[in-house]
Amino acid sequence: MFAPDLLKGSICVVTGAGTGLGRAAALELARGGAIVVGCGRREEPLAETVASIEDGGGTAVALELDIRESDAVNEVVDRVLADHGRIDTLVNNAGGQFALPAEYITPNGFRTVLELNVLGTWLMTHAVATKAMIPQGGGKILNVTLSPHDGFPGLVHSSAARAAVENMTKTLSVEWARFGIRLNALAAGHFDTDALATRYVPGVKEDALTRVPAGRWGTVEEWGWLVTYLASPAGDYFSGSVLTLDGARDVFGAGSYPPAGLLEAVEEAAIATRQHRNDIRFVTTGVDRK
Ligand SMILES: CCCCC/C=C/C(=O)SCCNC(=O)CCNC(=O)[C@H](O)C(C)(C)COP(=O)(O)OP(=O)(O)OC[C@H]1O[C@@H](n2cnc3c(N)ncnc32)[C@H](O)[C@@H]1OP(=O)(O)O
Ligand SMILES: NC(=O)C1=CN([C@@H]2O[C@H](COP(=O)(O)OP(=O)(O)OC[C@H]3O[C@@H](n4cnc5c(N)ncnc54)[C@H](OP(=O)(O)O)[C@@H]3O)[C@@H](O)[C@H]2O)C=CC1
Repeated sequence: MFAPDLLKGSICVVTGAGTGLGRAAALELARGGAIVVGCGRREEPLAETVASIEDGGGTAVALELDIRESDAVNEVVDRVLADHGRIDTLVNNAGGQFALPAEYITPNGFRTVLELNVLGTWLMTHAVATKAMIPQGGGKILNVTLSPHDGFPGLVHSSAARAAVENMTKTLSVEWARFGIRLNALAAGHFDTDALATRYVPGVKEDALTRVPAGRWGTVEEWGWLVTYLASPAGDYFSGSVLTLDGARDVFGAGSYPPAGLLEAVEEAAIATRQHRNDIRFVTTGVDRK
């Protein structure tokens, strides 16, 4: 899609680069000539991303990291600076949640989603800004969030978390303009990634598609193009914006809740075995972790 030397020599850190949208962003950035540092908790998917990039003639390295761990975040940023000397773009892509009616979400479940999406994004942002971008005189930070914006029934924790991230993005775009740091949030609509297919109960995914006026899932390639455009010089004047890529999902709005059959399925599983928490987890993700 882009000229092969668009990002030549640029150092781009992508969290969650082993799968889905993060992987697609990493591949496209590398096609543009960037050196990609892919982070995530699991070694195997990161290694696959690195291998794909290298097969295509690009350069990438993988660093294992849990973005919720402050010490580990600092170590990874120090390592990138020791190896590459600077960080031009940080893509805070790692994130996620589970879909569940709000009344079933436990305090720890809510905290978990907030910690991953808000605290993790903050720790990465702060470490990269203070260690790399402020000393080097600038850089770009792209924070992945969610569409629809005006309430996302079934995802109250993540909806709140992503609103926090978008506000953080706007606040820092003003505070850190004096350092040449540009921050934007990229709100994803519904993209056909493995996570969406496997971590949500069948029916939830299909219901989501009925709320997309464009009538189709976004492709991961389309996501990679947006990230790469913003990382390139063409994106230099963007800062403090929320760019929504969603086939008009946001305009369509939250809609009614719950989708037909969801509450009944949750109740049925919970009552049948009297093991509320695990069975709710099973119903909502299709992954039985008892
Ligand atoms: C509806 C369509 C959505 C479309 C828009 C969004 C799309 C996407 O974002 S695509 C997918 C992105 N990837 C994911 O969402 C990853 C899938 N989710 C997860 O991996 C996890 O849910 C997690 C990362 C959010 C949390 O995992 P983990 O840190 O391993 O959590 P714990 O097992 O330690 O549990 C902590 C706490 O949270 C409760 N909990 C976790 N998962 C569920 C669940 N599926 N259902 C209900 N509750 C869950 C868990 O019970 C714990 O609370 P307590 O039991 O009170 O201790
Ligand atoms: N697909 C979609 O339609 C939408 C996606 N999004 C958001 O886009 C982003 C990417 O989504 P998608 O690719 O679909 O989903 P994935 O679940 O495939 O991607 C999430 C990535 O984040 C990594 N990750 C999760 N927790 C941590 C952690 N604590 N530390 C470091 N890395 C972590 C995961 O790797 P590992 O487990 O190895 O750590 C994984 O590679 C997420 O923030 C998601 O919520 C938003 C709206 C819609």
